[in-house]
Amino acid sequence: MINFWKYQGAGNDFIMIDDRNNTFNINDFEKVALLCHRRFGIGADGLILIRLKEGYDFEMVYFNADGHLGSMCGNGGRCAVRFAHTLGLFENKTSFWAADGAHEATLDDKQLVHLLMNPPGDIEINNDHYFMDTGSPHYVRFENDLINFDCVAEGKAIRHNERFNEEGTNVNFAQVTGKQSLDVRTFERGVEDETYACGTGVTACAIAANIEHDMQSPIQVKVLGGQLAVGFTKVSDKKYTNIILTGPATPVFKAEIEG
Ligand SMILES: N[C@H](CCC[C@H](N)C(=O)O)C(=O)O
Repeated sequence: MINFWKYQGAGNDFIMIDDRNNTFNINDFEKVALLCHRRFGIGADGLILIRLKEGYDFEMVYFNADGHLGSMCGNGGRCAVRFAHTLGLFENKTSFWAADGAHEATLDDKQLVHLLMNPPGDIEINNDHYFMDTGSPHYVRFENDLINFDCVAEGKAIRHNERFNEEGTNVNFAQVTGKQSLDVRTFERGVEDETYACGTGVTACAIAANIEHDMQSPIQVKVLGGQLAVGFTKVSDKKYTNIILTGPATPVFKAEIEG
């Protein structure tokens, strides 16, 4: 039996497993894909294992819904922090390990998690889009009519373009809605569909909005599944630090499944 929790952060949903005894086989991608399947399994955009890691409160091991190990996941990171808190792994402030290295996070009394993201390396600026790695690779394009936009069709067309990583890219479409606000829709690789939110994606969009529109921190971002915020400090041209993704992380249910 596998004991698991289901969590969601702005509608990006995850199966969370306490794997501090390292029993889960991380190479069994068929099993992970089945657990994440919305008809044959539990259903989720991804699966996260909480493991122990020397020098940190815990390690977050993140898989995409297709069963393969993913890169960093911002919404999943916040959910992992809240789950690790319920496991008693830290009190108010944590430092944990993820696919893109170390992260810090705090919980506040409004049930929000503030997650420190790693700065993107090179930010590519092109005619009509941006490309950067905020822990996961993200394409960002600004649009004017996001509500009526076909995110899946447009996302699919860009997702595998080989000028990005061999493994392709996540694809974000952003619309400016105010002085410090954006709407964002994301087509996620590894899920191969539009998700309700993508934390590393909105982080990339906020940075792109600072470059393209001089939008100042903190930026409020509305996504299909709720509201996120991205704070940052600009160090110099295309260089950012102190990038903080803030948003909810909510337990949905706890159960067990054969496996
Ligand atoms: N949903 C995630 C991003 C997952 C990235 C994943 N799809 C990949 O590229 O491996 C987030 O909240 O940041």
